[in-house]
Amino acid sequence: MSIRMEGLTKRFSNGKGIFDLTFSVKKGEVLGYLGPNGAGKSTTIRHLMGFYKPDRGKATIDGLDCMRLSAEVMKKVGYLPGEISFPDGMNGLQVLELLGGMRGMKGTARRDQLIKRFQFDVKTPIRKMSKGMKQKVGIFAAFMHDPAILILDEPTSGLDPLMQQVFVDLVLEEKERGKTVLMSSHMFEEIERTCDRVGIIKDGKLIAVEGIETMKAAQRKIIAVTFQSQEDADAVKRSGLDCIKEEGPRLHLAVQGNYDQLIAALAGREIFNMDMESQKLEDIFMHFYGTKEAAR
Ligand SMILES: Nc1ncnc2c1ncn2[C@@H]1O[C@H](COP(=O)(O)OP(=O)(O)OP(=O)(O)O)[C@@H](O)[C@H]1O
Repeated sequence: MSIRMEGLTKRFSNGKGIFDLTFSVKKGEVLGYLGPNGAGKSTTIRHLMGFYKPDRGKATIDGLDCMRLSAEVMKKVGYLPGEISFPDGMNGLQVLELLGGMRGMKGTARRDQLIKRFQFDVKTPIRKMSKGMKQKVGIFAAFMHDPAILILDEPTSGLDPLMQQVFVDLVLEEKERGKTVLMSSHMFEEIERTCDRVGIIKDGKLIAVEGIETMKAAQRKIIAVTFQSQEDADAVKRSGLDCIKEEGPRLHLAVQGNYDQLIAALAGREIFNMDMESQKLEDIFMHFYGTKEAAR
């Protein structure tokens, strides 16, 4: 059970879209699909679900054309849309029963187990649900029929950190069970914890498909150091470290892997304060693109 795209192209009338996408997700693999807002992630996913007809190229799931054989394809897939809307007059359980019925789903044990795991009160009316609660219903709908393929568009948006963890564990279990997962996300942490590879899309074009280890190696730490004196800050700035921002005696230094140079530069200086943070996903992309493009 694999997902494949070959030269998948769709140009909207405004010139935006996706262009010549070729990549695949193997059975038992979790692929993170990353890119800035408007890059084309949801458009790609909608092609996989057979909602859009490509101008050129094709998308297949388990060898079946996603457009021409969408009904067949849907049977194999669990789909979590980026924007979920449920009928307003129902509660969570009624929605799940409706969707289960449409799928001809037999048995509710798995569904009920998911509901318990995500600590969810399914009797809540949809109109009273928060974004995170609706997201949970979407997750149950995608996973409850135990599909071989999972296509998830920003699955943890709206979930609190505890529930994000529950979701990460669920995806890891599904991977273990040989499921094939394509997951779009803005959150590096969940990508890092679940994905084998990442595909990066920008302006509708695939920029890279890389192993997660390669991405991690590109992640830098930002160390913000406030010195007692401007002289010390200036001296450290001249030491050859990558200073990405300065605010008087406070320097933001980017370090990748090797801390020796940083420690040597800071030794003997009077330091007032020091904070360390991991580089943001967006920044990692930019750094990643930058080094890739520079290497060309
Ligand atoms: N039906 C449509 N008609 C015209 N333009 C569209 C249509 N659907 C999407 N677009 C445009 O195509 C581009 C890609 O949109 P898409 O929703 O796929 O991005 P995305 O990567 O999922 O973004 P986000 O992270 O913000 O959800 C955007 O510029 C969007 O405005």
